[in-house]
Amino acid sequence: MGALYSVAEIRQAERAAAAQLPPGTLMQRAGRAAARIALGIIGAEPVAHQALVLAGPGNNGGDALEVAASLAQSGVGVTLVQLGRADAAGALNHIPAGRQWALVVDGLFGIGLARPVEGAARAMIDTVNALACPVLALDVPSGLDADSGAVIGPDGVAVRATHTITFIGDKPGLHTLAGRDHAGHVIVDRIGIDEALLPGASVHMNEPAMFGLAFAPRLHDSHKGTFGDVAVVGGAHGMAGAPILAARAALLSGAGRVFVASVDHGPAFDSGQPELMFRDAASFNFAGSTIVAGPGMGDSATAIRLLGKALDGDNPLVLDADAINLIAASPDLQARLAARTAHTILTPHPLEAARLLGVTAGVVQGDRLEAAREIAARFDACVVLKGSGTVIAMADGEALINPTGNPGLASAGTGDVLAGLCGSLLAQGWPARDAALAAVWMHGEAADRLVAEGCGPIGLTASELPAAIRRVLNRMVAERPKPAGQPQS
Ligand SMILES: NC(=O)C1=CN([C@@H]2O[C@H](COP(=O)(O)OP(=O)(O)OC[C@H]3O[C@@H](n4cnc5c(N)ncnc54)[C@H](O)[C@@H]3O)[C@@H](O)[C@H]2O)[C@@H](O)CC1
Ligand SMILES: Nc1ncnc2c1ncn2[C@@H]1O[C@H](COP(=O)(O)OP(=O)(O)O)[C@@H](O)[C@H]1O
Ligand SMILES: [K+]
Repeated sequence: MGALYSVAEIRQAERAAAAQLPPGTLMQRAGRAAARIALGIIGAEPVAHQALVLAGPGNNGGDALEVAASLAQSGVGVTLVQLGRADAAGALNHIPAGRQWALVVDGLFGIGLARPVEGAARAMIDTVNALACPVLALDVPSGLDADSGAVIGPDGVAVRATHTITFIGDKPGLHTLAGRDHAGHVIVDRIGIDEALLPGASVHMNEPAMFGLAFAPRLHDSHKGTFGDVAVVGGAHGMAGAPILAARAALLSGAGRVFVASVDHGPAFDSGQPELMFRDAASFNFAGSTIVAGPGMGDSATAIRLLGKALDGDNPLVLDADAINLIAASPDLQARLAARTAHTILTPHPLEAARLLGVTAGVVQGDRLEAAREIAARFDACVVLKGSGTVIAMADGEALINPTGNPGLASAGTGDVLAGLCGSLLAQGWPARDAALAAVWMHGEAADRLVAEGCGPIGLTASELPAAIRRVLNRMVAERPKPAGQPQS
């Protein structure tokens, strides 16, 4: 379910399958499957329509030729453009200007793309990206790295498809970094390859089935102590809002009691959420609390001392923002983090992850899966590497890519909300893995719902998220899957 495969794994399965089949079989199947999707996009009365099919020099181009033939058989008018092959019978080597297309089929490059796209292919991609019609990419949008989701090359280009039909198995690069912008709606077609030829996947899409069993209905016989305490440590001078956002998220996602433990003299109360309790972090007794350290924490001596205390304790712990930066700057804090045995979640954005690893943000983004796994293994913790297609990685190498969320989340404070939500689920007894997966999924889903209601993506604020997360959470608890053996209602 939701398995994602690297290019190397796909190639291996493809070779094994091809060895048992007459030559060209897989390409024919890929072409026919893609033509079916193309006809579905074009809609009724294909005869009235013109499709532009772009074919590159390799097997992706071979798939495109199969699509062109299938579409023509169905009565669609097909204009075939073959890269560098003006001599091919009936094919052009440039996109004719001024035409209206019902659909463009992108078969320039697939998983064999080896270097940045330049010259005629680049010009074609620029032309396609300026068109308003639907674009169906074959296997991978041309120009995109199917493993990482990066557009290949420092100044590279890639097709922006509305749909991608991807063959044999789904690929991580379609779902993270630039992948979501370029792949559009992803359809997976196994082209008849036996699942047994694929290895057991170590990367999956994050979906409710991955964490849904952790949702529990509330018993009548419960009290606020049942649902845990969360203490958010942060709020240095000028950054008092960050821990409040985290604390509100923790409260509205069900934590029993929520404290803001300020490293500087913080506010006395939050008039928008008077249920929150404010304390001076230096004198606060953290016993029994799940700690969310980092939002607006700063880098003062008090912040460093409190962070060390949190790392050494056995409270469940979420490390965000400044807490991550302080750890990145201190081998001593790193050793204390690695030595922890209690549940720990780190929620770095790419630059924070880069500081932890001692590399640039570009290196992290060049292989988000690897970066998240490396941090998880190094610190024996659950890692949430944020951004479009957030990666969640565990110390044992398991990794997931999250499909929810949208650019409305690209504004200050939304990360604080996510950290508070992670802490809340930990405080309610969830293990780190399930808490991180559910928090990331619900945080994105809440943002998607706000956008559907017209509250974004432009102008969506972090303050609006906690109430939207509460709606998502209560719905998920109501619709939760029951463990096997219990009646599903
Ligand atoms: N081999 C098979 O049995 C199957 C292959 N399939 C398709 O084949 C694709 C992989 O085919 P290939 O391995 O031929 O790879 P591609 O077709 O993705 O591209 C490789 C070709 O492009 C050239 N190339 C790479 N980067 C370039 C660049 N930046 N500028 C110009 N030329 C460049 C290479 O020299 C080579 O000729 C898959 O993505 C999929 O679409 C599917 O039909 C499934 C079956
Ligand atoms: N373009 C985007 N698409 C989806 N999610 C995004 C996007 N940009 C940011 N996010 C999400 O928004 C949150 C931002 O967190 P962060 O960078 O820590 O911001 P802050 O520290 O200001 O709260 C993360 O959950 C991240 O995954
Ligand atoms: K392609």
